[in-house]
Amino acid sequence: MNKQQIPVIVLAGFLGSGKTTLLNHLLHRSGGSRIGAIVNDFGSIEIDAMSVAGQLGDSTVSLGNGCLCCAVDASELDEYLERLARPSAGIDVIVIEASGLAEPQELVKMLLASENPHIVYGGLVEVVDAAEFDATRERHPEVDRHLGVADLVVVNKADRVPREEHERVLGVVRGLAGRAAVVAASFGRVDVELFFDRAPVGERVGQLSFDDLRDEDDLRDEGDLRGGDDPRDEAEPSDGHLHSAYESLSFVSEAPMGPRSLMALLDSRPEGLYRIKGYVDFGPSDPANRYAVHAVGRFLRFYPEPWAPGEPRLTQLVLIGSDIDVPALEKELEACREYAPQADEHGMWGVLRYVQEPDADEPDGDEPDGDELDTGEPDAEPAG
Ligand SMILES: Nc1nc2c(ncn2[C@@H]2O[C@H](COP(=O)(O)OP(=O)(O)OP(=O)(O)O)[C@@H](O)[C@H]2O)c(=O)[nH]1
Repeated sequence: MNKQQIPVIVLAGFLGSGKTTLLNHLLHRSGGSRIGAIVNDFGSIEIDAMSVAGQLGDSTVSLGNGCLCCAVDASELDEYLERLARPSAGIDVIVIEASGLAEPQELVKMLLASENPHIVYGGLVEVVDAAEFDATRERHPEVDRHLGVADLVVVNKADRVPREEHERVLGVVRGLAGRAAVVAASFGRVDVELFFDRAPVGERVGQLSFDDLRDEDDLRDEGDLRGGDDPRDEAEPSDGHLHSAYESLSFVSEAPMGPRSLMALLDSRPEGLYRIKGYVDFGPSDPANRYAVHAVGRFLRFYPEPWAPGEPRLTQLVLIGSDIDVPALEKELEACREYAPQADEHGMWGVLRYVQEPDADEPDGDEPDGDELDTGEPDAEPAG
């Protein structure tokens, strides 16, 4: 391998599986290595890019609004790769965080086809949410195919399921992942060496080549990969990509959100609304903090974090789901805006029930032992 060539790793995995969390772990643990990150958000507000550590310095770029895998022309990606791979940028490895609905093979193909002499495809990492694995596979059988083309699979959220259940999921993933290494993790805390000191492409056992991918595609086109009579075919999006069955809503509000009305909306969110992420301003109810919010399936968490000085007080949310009524949701969110000048402290209880104690749920907290089942449902009502 040309010493100048920078490995480009694709970090993929279904909505909310923990890709940004893992990327942040890599950025924190990168030691002397400099990571260039390309973050591809599905929604038009680039929440993922905003939550990447050291965000948007010259080593992090954001490619928003739409899945990279469907870019008609890959020139924007090429441009970013070119910028990050310039020797003057001093970058050792580039990680592309795919959107949670991307088709990883398409991204890999783009990289393998790239004529940029400074980069080399460095492998596909798939992140799996152990707690949502069965349900996601049921809805999206193509997840099996994604795992089959990975080089490394991280079975994340070990803390959210009992140990035996995590072992079972690991076993199923190993069966599907064929040539890939499969590792367990909580909060994406994997051994960074798995990403950086990988063997050169030519020597890598199991690294997929462009031809392998083309062969897989040919098979898929012939309907051989998953027999043609599968009843699940009816539910499949027309181009076979996950994201064609999904819609997203991006919501921005300068007016604060009322905690009670927002919680009423979130607590009764429709089944199809699988992923919510962003930041909420509760105005006078907590003037010091913005609340990062994450919903993945039925799991919901708020993470209060102090507003940065001078930061505009905005609520910015991206909601992603299938079979959701986007205009109705938008109206409901608009109705949560609250103009009352006084705090609604009791109203905040509903929010605080979804704020985890730092030690229990924080990446920097103690390593969870894997026996504690975190259902995502709130704990006891706070006293007060
Ligand atoms: N309990 C638990 N929560 C986790 C773990 N990893 C990530 N999370 C939480 O899961 C939510 C989604 O994590 P992200 O890292 O944003 O997931 P993502 O794959 O980047 O999401 P998309 O880009 O929307 O597909 C956040 O609330 C994370 O804090 C984990 O191992 N355990």
